[in-house]
Amino acid sequence: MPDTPHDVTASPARHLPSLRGQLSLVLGGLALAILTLVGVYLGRVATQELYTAQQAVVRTTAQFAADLLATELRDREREIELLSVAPHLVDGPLDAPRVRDALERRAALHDEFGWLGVAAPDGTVLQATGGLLAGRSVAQREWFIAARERVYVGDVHEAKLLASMLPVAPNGEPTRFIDFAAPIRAADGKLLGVVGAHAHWRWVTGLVEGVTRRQNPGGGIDALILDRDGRVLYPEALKAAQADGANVLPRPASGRFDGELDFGGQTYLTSEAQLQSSTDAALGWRIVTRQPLEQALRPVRDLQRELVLLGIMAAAVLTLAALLLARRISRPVEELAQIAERVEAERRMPDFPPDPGAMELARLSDAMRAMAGSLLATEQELQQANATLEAQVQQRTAELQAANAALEHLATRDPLTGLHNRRSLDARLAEAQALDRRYGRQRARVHALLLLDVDHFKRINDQFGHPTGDAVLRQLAHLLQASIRATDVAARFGGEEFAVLLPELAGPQEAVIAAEKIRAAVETVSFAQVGRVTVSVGVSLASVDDLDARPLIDRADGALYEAKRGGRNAVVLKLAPTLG
Ligand SMILES: Nc1nc2c(ncn2[C@@H]2O[C@H](COP(=O)(O)OP(=O)(O)OP(=O)(O)O)[C@@H](O)[C@H]2O)c(=O)[nH]1
Repeated sequence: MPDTPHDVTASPARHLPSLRGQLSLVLGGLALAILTLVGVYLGRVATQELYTAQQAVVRTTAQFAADLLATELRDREREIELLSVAPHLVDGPLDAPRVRDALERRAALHDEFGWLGVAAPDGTVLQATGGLLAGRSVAQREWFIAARERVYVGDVHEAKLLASMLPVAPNGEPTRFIDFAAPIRAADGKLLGVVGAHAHWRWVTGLVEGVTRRQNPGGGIDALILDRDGRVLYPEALKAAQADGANVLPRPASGRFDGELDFGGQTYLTSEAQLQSSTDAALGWRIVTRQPLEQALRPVRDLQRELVLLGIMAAAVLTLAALLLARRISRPVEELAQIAERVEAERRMPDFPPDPGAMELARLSDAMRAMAGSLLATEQELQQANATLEAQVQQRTAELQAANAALEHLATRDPLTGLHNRRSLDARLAEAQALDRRYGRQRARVHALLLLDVDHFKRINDQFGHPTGDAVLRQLAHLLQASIRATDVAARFGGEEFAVLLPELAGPQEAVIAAEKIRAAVETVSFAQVGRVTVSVGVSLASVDDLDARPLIDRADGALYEAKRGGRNAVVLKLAPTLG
């Protein structure tokens, strides 16, 4: 297990969004999405409802205005018709003062009449309100011509003869009239004259405006009056623009103003109603009502704006609530995470929060406590096992090293004398030769080999027995080891024969001196039971021409042979031919 605590700052968890942020985002986003959807849905439904309702209002307004106007016009028409059959007119004379009184009374009752008068059959005005046009001829006027035959209602027109006699309208518009006229006939049907009335156009437009105001107190709906040819009679501004050649009216495909239509780039909800007339004098007017679509649907837009505001507020409140909730959830989780980090860093059981705040968190806390306890216990067991294992490994290693050393000893040492055995000597000789060969002839140092053989050893065996012979060999080995340097290698070459490797010599003389030293030491020592023992020594130096150790051994062996042949207890040097 690692000793250093887990590096939490490098954990990928640090790059993830926090639970708090995610919860707030999801809940806030959800609230906004739901309220936006509800807003859009309600907006659609409300738009449809309001559209239908406003269309109905526009339609009703047109119908009301048309009905009211038709009724009012018919009433004025009847008024004049009744006047034409009034006894004081029929009985005449038409220029009597009481006729004028009757006209004045009518005009006082109906202030929409700008002028009321009676004309003789030839067109001369006999009586008139305010005495206006009295004595003047109206013989060429349309209303007079028509009313000689029948009751007449005439289309709107600008005042001609009366224009200069009547006060100008406050808004500066020219004085306009619609004419009502009826023939005055005697009982036998003879035409006695014509009664005529000019009703102010502003009375007509006032009636229409009154209806639009009443029907739509909030404003926004306006009404147009079109004549039978589709020309604008009212309002004045549109009439003037049309007169100037502007294209002020849309041309609906159905021929009727209904639904959404475009007036000069702006979309309106529209409707129209025909003025119904029960008399022959039908004017053929149409009342067109319209309301800008944008204005008609404004309440929906307002509602949608309020819903969006409400949605944003609800999203903000929910986000805040989610933030608080997430904090409530994430704080104990963060505490548990810190506890887990402490367990890892300090390797001891920390205090867990007593009340994590929720059942699931309490379970998590319990599970973490149990896990931490079990982890720490396992870790302790592991540490103990580790310590035991390390001690065992150390012991085993020591035993192994000892066994290896013993093996090494067995492999390289002669069991009788404890000196290097033949195999070990061969390895040392090969090493020494490799070293000499590496430096070649420039090398000042050279190694030598001494071969020693006990003189007449057979006799010792024969005379004292084999165990005594062994003891002699052991003592000789001891003596040999004591006579050479620590860097020299003494080995049992075989039987009663020994070898000594002398490395790093300056020349053959040093080898001869070392051999002589050994020989002399053996000669002077008394061997147990046996007494005096001598050795013969063959000496040779390694040559760079030697391919392996064999020639060196052979030369030393040859020298030993010569030492034996020369009488034993002697040292003989034999060098390689190049050196010799
Ligand atoms: N006790 C004992 N004797 C050994 C051992 N190895 C060899 N020998 C004896 O050593 C004797 C060697 O005899 P030889 O080779 O004839 O030579 P020598 O008697 O020493 O005579 P020279 O070498 O000619 O002086 C033999 O009798 C071997 O049996 C050993 O490990 N222990």
